[in-house]
Amino acid sequence: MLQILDARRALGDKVLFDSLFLSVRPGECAAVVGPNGAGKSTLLRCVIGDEILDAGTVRVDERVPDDTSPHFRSAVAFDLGDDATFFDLTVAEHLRLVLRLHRCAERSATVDWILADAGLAEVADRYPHTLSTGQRQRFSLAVVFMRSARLIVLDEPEQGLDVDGRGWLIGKMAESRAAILVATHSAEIQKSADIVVRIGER
Ligand SMILES: Nc1ncnc2c1ncn2[C@@H]1O[C@H](COP(=O)(O)OP(=O)(O)OP(=O)(O)O)[C@@H](O)[C@H]1O
Repeated sequence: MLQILDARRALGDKVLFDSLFLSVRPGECAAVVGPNGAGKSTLLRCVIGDEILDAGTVRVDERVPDDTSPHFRSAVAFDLGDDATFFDLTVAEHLRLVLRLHRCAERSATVDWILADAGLAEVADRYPHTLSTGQRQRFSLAVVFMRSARLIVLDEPEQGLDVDGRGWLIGKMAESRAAILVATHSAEIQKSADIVVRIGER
């Protein structure tokens, strides 16, 4: 589903990654790990078509990432921490909107189910900007997992989550049929991944 072939990205003299190969099939999870500033988020941005490699190729469903392509946008769900929400829509209304606009996974066919699953039932009628950090993170992740995306890209999804939230996240990743690429500092997520890619480590 996701293929990265001989990828290289440098910033000036600093090589973030080079000769990087990765293949992630549906139902598999690849964790990208490494120290702060190593280039994990940069790699993720190259995968979602937000940034371009200096060398090598990324293929999603055999195609070059193109964030202007309807096929690419429906195939890929990502949360890179950008937190884009409508100021005047509640949590439940956001979920209803996504349910209408995207083909969504069978089990998450109702807003009530998604809210309960994500532990957000109590804040269904609140606006996203009024949520706590962890609640916002659960909300962002719920929006990603409710879709039937073929590729899921997550940047440090563990941020702000409590123990239950991290357990919920790992469960969602494990049951997903998508290929998952996740940049993380969490040992739990790294442990649960099928593939671990290390960048910036000697
Ligand atoms: N907009 C930018 N302009 C210039 N340099 C940038 C920009 N964004 C990131 N960088 C630099 O690119 C390098 C890689 O950053 P990146 O965010 O990919 O690292 P990371 O591995 O995700 O780090 P962290 O674990 O801290 O999130 C860092 O040296 C960073 O300072």
